[in-house]
Amino acid sequence: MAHNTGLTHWLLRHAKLVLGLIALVGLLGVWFSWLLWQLLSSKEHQVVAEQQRSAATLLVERVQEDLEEQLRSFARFGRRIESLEQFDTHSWQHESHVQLEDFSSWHVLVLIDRQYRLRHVFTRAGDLPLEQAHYQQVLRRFSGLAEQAREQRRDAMTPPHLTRHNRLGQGHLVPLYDPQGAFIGWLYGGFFVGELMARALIPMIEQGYVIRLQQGEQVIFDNDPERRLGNSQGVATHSPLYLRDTRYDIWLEPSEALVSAGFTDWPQWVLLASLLNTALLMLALFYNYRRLQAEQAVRQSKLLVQELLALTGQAADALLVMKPEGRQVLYASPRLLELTGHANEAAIQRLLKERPSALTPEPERWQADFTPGKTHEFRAQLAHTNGSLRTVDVSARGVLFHRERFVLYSCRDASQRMAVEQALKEQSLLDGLTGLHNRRAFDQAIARAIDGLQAGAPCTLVMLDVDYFKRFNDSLGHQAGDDCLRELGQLLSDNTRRDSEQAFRYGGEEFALLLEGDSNAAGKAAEHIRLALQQRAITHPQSPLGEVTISLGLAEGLAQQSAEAWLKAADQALYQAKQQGRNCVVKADA
Ligand SMILES: Nc1nc2c(ncn2[C@@H]2O[C@H](COP(=O)(O)OP(=O)(O)OP(=O)(O)O)[C@@H](O)[C@H]2O)c(=O)[nH]1
Repeated sequence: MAHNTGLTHWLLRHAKLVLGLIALVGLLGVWFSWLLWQLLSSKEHQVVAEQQRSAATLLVERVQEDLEEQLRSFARFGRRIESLEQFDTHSWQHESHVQLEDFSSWHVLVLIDRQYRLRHVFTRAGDLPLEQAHYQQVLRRFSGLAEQAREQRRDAMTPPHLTRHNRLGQGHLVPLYDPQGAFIGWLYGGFFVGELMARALIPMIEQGYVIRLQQGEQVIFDNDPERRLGNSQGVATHSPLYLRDTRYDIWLEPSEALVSAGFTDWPQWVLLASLLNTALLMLALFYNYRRLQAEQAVRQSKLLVQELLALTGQAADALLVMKPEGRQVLYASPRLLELTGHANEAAIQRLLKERPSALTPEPERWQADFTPGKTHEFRAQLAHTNGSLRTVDVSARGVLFHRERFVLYSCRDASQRMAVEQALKEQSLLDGLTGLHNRRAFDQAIARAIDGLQAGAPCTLVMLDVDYFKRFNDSLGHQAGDDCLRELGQLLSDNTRRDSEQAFRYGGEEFALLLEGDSNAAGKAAEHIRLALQQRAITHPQSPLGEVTISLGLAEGLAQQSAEAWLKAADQALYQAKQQGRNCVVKADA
């Protein structure tokens, strides 16, 4: 992916800009989604409006058709009357009744002769004579129109006028001719416009339309007088409606439910999908960028670690970095290669896999629980390719690095430290003044001797004490006392064989000997020491003998005897030696 390196580098260097761009992509996505939604919604709105308009136009056309049919039917009624030979009052009543049954908004039918006399009047309501008088006047008023209809041989419609009932009405005039074509008169049908229209508009109202019908400025019909219009989301139509030459205006507005039924949910779904798409795109971009950053961080950390590890090459400690699983070696420092004699990491890797005991006699310790943060410290033997073994102090630590577990081993040559430790250990068991083993060493030795006694190896404890040492100090000074004790220490050291006879400074001017063998042999050895000191003839001005002497008490160890009891027996013997005049050896009673 070399061609990507430059871009990746740039992207990583401008994190804020990149995150800003991702946010911008998100904003653009949201804006685009909104735009798309707007577009689809308005498109759908247009389609719905178009549908509504054509539905409304169709409805108006149907109403118009219905009205026309009523007028045609009325004209047919006229033709029927023309054809009747006998046209008496009874027939008129019958025919009118039949006719008005079909046209419920028509309220009056009048048959007029050529001289404008009312031949027959059929009225739905009201007083007949009054109606007759009224229509006599009405017909006179429209005589011009009637004459025109007669001349043109076509029916005519009176203009809208206020009826006797104070309602807007219109009249339909049909000229009548006998079979020979001679003019007979007119048939006049009167109807209330509001009623006629309302009946015609019923299907529209039932479908949920808000309707207003006007004749000029006069509102004839309105099923929404409170003006609750405006729910149709701008979908409203205005159409003219004609009753012959009279124009009416009809405003139609579909109800909210009617309009809503025309809309679908898919612009919202498209919006949702588009927003989801944007969110996914942003997530993908963001996730990939964070991954890129994380990878870069790992790369940088590795470089740092490598640099750091390279520095450890100069350190005194040998370093080994490996994975806890499978013992995969990731790094072996030059010092480790030097200590083991191997040429490279690969050789260490092979060694760990094939012969881990070459690195430590307890390979399982290298596989301990390396919970991150946990450290194991132990001493191991490191084998060199030349066959030599080197003791090393190992510190093994589990480390969690970028979610991966590693084990860091640092090994340090332990020989120097061991020497120091050994020296310190030995030091702690020696008496500083005399160079003999001290009381601590004596405690350990007597415990071992008791173990030996139980195993059947006889041993005798000798306690010895300088006679009149207080006087020695008092007369010659403490320094001389120290010199005396040092010389006695040397004498004891010279007269004890290292492996089977041990001498200790028990405390102060008191010494102890642990001599392998029974009390007889030990008695001889003790006597030998006493004499050896005497031969040194160290001057003691305050001693009756004039020289430094010692008293010795000895007790052979018994099986099942405690150290305290053994010591007490030897002490008692020493006490007896003092009692017997000092400068002698006394054995404890068996
Ligand atoms: N110079 C010197 N004196 C010591 C040391 N340790 C103990 N002493 C002295 O040894 C003396 C022991 O005195 P005592 O316990 O009375 O016994 P003693 O005078 O030897 O008399 P007997 O044991 O009965 O013969 C004391 O005066 C101690 O001060 C030491 O390290 N250096």
